[in-house]
Amino acid sequence: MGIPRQLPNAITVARIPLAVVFFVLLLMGGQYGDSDLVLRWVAGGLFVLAISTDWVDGYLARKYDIVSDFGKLWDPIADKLLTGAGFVGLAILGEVSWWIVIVILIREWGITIHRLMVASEHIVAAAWMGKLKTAFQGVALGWALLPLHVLVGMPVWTVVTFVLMLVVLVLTVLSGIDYIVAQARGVREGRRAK
Ligand SMILES: O=P(O)(O)OC[C@H](O)CO
Repeated sequence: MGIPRQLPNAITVARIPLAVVFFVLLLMGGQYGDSDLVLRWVAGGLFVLAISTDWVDGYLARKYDIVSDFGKLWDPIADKLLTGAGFVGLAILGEVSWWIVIVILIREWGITIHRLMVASEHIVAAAWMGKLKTAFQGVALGWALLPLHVLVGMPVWTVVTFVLMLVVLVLTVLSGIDYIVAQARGVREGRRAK
């Protein structure tokens, strides 16, 4: 039995309003959920749910052979809005350094703007390293957004969050360099880059 052709794309687009709701709840919960711990659990849970759909839409599109240019273009954009909301929210709350968030945002939106600019000529699909980076961002943000300090204690939670954010930073920058090298190689060889 098949599925509606638009289902994977609908799941992709649904990440965008989820990102907005999650961002507002995160800020309302306050730093470390000190203003409202329940709101912080809900915000973290919504993020985990939303980022999980990144795997679901891609899986459905491949399984039912309904991969579309719309999906290839909008899936990374929806991811950026969701993870961007997480990084910026944590920086606003003073839980992650702004410099880490700014470097990540420059890479994420630099590649996204390039993707949009060349979209009329060809679609720059996500590379394996970009997918790995997004998956790792999901794990790191899931850890940082859920108020797990109530389970593991504040010192462990903050140290693990810091280490995860540094690993995410390195992976995000490396995956950006990977795209630039692939694009430059494609242009030099006079063929369409991936
Ligand atoms: O690294 P990007 O910008 O291609 O994004 C990758 C996507 O988020 C993978 O789902």
